[in-house]
Amino acid sequence: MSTSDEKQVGYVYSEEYVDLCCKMPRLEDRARLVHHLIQAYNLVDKMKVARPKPASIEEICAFHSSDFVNTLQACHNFDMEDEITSEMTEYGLGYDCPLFPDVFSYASFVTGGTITAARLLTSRCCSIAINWFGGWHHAKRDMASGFCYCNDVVLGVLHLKTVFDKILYIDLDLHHGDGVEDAFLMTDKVFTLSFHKYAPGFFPGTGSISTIGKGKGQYYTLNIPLKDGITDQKYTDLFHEVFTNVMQAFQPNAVVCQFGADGLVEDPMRSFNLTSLSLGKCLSDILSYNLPTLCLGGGGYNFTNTAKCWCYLTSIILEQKLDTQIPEHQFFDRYGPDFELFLSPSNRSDTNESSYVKEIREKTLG
Ligand SMILES: CN(c1ccc(C(=O)NO)cc1)S(=O)(=O)c1ccc(-c2ccccn2)s1
Ligand SMILES: [Zn+2]
Repeated sequence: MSTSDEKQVGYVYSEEYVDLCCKMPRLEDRARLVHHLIQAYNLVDKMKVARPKPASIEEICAFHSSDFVNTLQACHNFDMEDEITSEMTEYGLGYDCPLFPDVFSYASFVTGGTITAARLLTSRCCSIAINWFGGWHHAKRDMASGFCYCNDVVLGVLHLKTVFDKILYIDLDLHHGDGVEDAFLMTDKVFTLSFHKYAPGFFPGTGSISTIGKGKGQYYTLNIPLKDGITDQKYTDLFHEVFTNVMQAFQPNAVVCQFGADGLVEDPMRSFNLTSLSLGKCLSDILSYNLPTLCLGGGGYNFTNTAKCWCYLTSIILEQKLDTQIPEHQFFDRYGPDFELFLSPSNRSDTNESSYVKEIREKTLG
């Protein structure tokens, strides 16, 4: 394999895939904005584009129960007027995870997208693979949750484990990556590291610093619970310290990172005060180890800011400098009034007092 292949970056995309991702009611046209901004910055041509196939039932059942998958599949013609049955709610479908006519195609395609990306790494075709429309970290074996129908992250990690011995999973979404943590809580082959908001009544309510794994998996789960208002500097300093310690102790053979953008300033979740620069610095830290790396999306409900963020992360992966002005393209008008690629933090207060961060450091770094 030539060295150029080793640096090859895989990008999971097809027009059909983006169209399907835009059918999820809470995500409207986010996927279209993300892809078209990456395209507008001429980054797509610098990557190996991989068209995803929907994951098969068999592939999805490598993690999910067949009862759950059959119920989800049976919702494929669900119409907005249809009644939500008790069986649907039993599997988390209908409220936190709205039902819509193409829900099963959506869930199986997103899952197929992450498996396709993982295959680019296991086949050694690429060293970095991107599926910005995956990262649905809340779904459990038999429960949809938090806009997550199938847990594409778990299924991607399971595929990577067929080739790579030890996998580090990093979750940078605003929300705790509970579904992935649960799936690998008892194994020492997958280390799950999650930075997230942890507050009374905030979804999903898990992710305490005291959750460290169980059985053979004890000490292979690490949670960094944070409070509202955290800034780039504090977040990236903490990430760098914790991440380098985990890399030294665990020495993974591959890395999966979920870059949920709902911790960014101006996100409707109104929690953290991060800009794209913080996720960018975390990504640069990760890439500095030159390990096979799978990059996934996740939350992010200010769609233009999410597009700006993931486009910026794509440029870091490709080592391309971007113009700070959004280029003219089909969705240019959505980026007004400033048409700036980079975000500015707000002046909201940071409730992560120094004493709290010191306590987190002492409890996690020893
Ligand atoms: C179902 N819930 C979620 C949704 C998404 C996430 C998430 O992004 N996880 O990473 C978590 C919980 S929830 O009850 O907290 C919400 C319902 C609607 C939400 C919302 C938030 C912003 C914009 C539109 N909708 S959050
Ligand atoms: Zn989230």
